[in-house]
Amino acid sequence: MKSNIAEMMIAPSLLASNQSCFGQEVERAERSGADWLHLDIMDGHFVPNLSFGPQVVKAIRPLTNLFFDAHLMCSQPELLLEPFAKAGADEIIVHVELGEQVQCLIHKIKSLGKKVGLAINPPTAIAAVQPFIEQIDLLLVMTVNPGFGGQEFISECLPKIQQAQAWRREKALSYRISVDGGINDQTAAECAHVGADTFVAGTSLFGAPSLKTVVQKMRQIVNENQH
Ligand SMILES: O=C(CO)[C@@H](O)[C@H](O)COP(=O)(O)O
Repeated sequence: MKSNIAEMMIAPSLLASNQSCFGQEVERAERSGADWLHLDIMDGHFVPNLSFGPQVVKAIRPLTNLFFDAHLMCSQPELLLEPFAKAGADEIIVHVELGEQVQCLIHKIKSLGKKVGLAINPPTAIAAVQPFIEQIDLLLVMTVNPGFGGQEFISECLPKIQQAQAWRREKALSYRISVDGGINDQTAAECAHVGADTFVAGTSLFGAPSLKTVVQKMRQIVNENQH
């Protein structure tokens, strides 16, 4: 590992898999050499789409040792923290846009023994996450407006990654900087260049003929662009 650079994680997003056979897709993700599995949880209110719930997570948990990164795009995440923790999530990510609830949610996730992630949407200023950076394990910089896979990467989000990296270095913190939305080889390289170390990708990974080949290629390209 290069000095001062967090180990890279590649996290295929299950949302983009063939949902008629989640079990096989999870096993395919593990065989590809990916590090994590990203679980997009949508409630039809915080975002205008629905995905899947804790029952699905519980059903796939015994099939893999991949780290489960559960991203709650939900207006009332407090109702879901315990169900997702019990179902086998390793990390639970909530949105900074929830405002006053955020501190309480962070405490609750920690009390459940899970890693804490905080997500930020493209229109939200990076200053919103600053009060929490000493308490989190991961910052998820959304590089599309959440709700749907297959959208185009918003490059205006790159300065947020750069700021998160600057804070991490200045304060000697160790939170991961994850990017999510429109991530492919090229956009992963751009994000790695400014400090991202964790790469969530749906369409570019699950949509490829060989998941293993694209995971290997993304790993190589990120490695060449981290500094
Ligand atoms: O959270 C989300 C969407 O809300 C993402 O995880 C996407 O599902 C990533 O999909 P691609 O943009 O890579 O297709």
